[in-house]
Amino acid sequence: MENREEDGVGRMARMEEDETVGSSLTMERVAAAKQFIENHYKAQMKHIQQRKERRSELERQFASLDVPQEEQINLLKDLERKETQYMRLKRHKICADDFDLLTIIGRGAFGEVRLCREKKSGNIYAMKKLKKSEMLSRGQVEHVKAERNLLAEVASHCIVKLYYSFQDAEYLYLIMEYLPGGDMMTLLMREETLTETVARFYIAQSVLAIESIHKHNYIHRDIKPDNLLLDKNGHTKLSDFGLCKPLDCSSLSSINENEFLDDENLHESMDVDGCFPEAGSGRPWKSPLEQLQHWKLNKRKLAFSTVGTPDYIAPEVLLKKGYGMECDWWSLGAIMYEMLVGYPPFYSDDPVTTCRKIVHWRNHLKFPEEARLTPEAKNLICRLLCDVEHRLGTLGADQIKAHPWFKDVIWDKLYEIEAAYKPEVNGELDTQNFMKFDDEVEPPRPARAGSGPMRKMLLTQDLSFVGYTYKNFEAVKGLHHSFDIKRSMSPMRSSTDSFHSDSAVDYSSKCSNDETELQMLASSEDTMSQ
Ligand SMILES: Nc1ncnc2c1ncn2[C@@H]1O[C@H](COP(=O)(O)OP(=O)(O)OP(=O)(O)O)[C@@H](O)[C@H]1O
Repeated sequence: MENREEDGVGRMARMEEDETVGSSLTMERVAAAKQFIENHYKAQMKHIQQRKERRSELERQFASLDVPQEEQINLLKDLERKETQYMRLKRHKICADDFDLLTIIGRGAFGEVRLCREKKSGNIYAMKKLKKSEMLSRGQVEHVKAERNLLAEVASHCIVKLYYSFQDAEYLYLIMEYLPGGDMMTLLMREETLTETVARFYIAQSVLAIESIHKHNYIHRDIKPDNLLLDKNGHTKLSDFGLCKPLDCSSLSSINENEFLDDENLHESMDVDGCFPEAGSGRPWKSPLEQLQHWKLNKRKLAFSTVGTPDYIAPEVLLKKGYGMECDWWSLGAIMYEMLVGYPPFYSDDPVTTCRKIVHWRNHLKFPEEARLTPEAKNLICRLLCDVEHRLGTLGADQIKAHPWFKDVIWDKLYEIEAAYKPEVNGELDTQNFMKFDDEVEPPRPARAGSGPMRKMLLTQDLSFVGYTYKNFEAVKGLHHSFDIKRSMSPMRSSTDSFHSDSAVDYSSKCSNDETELQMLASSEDTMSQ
């Protein structure tokens, strides 16, 4: 009897809990549906506008390039064909099954990157797959949306190109161009140090890449060698706009701002060359050579850890003081130092010590004798690794471009000249410039519905990512032009596009895959009614 009563009470409590979960979910679903409908109509208007713009752009080109009449007719027909294909593509519900999964080429904190082949077109892409539940539980939703927005908005040859983004119940997917040259971290591991001429090439291309995202009001915040990728010609492209390595110093054991500011012990124990004690060992110091070797051993490990490496993060970001675009120029200074010296300027065995050294950069920024940097190179590094007020780039990238170290750089030809190293790439499936990863089999998916907190989590998950879908006009292939008019035939952006910062995400300007998004909403409806 008692048991039966308890059962009854328990059941009542569960029903109440279910009702509360239900009503808050209903509110969230209504909000998401409202956003979805608004986005849908805005996207439709936008599509019509962009279509007009693509045509006007082509006609402008006809005039400026003096294209013969007959060719004009062919090109206009081509454009119309491409528009029709694009409309079809937009209606198609794209999903992971549209791709054959090939080699794993990267692993990050929240997922993996794989080479893949689109079944229908045979096109090769890089697929980045992020686990929704991980993004939610670690507060990365806004970051992941920012990444998708930036990639969708910024059409630049310095930025990795996004073709599609979509989602299913468990994952978010970004389908990007595959850059077969590997990443800068791998190149630096192979080369140890670069000559100033070679470093200048990569740093100059990185300046252009960073400038292109700043022009769209984005701050990368996590620029590091692993995020500088190389295309088949060896040209640099910036990637990974997730800003989401939670190097949030709160995640680094017990460190806090006071601890950062209390640098006395660390300062006292520094020697003149900027060497530092070896953590947990009997030996007090590492020579620059030892430091280089240690860095090489540790680098990969740090790159795959969930905390990530703090080596390139600006002090104002670590201190959460409020920061602007200048923080990306600091990171570039740290990368330049690493290229020329062999390890980053504030390297330590222990990330907390690295954070401290960054915050107290004045005491720790040293150039080892044997690195033999030119005075111009040292000067540029010092003008990047310094206080925001004195940092080059604070007034725009032109300040950096004008530095004497870049004296001979012809900025507007940088992506046309031969790269410092041309990667060896044999065919479109070649992954020799990437590390080898185990192809782990994923554990079976958990049941979808359930009740209580689990159900709430799954539904919130779906609603959090409404509007993630994107399809690039450039995903439509197969146009043949007798001259190079193709590039300018696909301007997805217009001067009327709104620019978004990572704090002000707006999905309205992108074409969303209506059916997929609707299904996400509908599936939460199904789950609710179960
Ligand atoms: N488009 C691409 N083409 C080729 N390789 C890529 C591409 N995108 C990513 N990679 C590889 O995958 C690695 C991890 O990618 P990315 O940094 O975007 O993932 P992430 O999960 O955000 O990583 P992180 O933990 O560094 O934030 C890169 O360092 C690079 O080697």
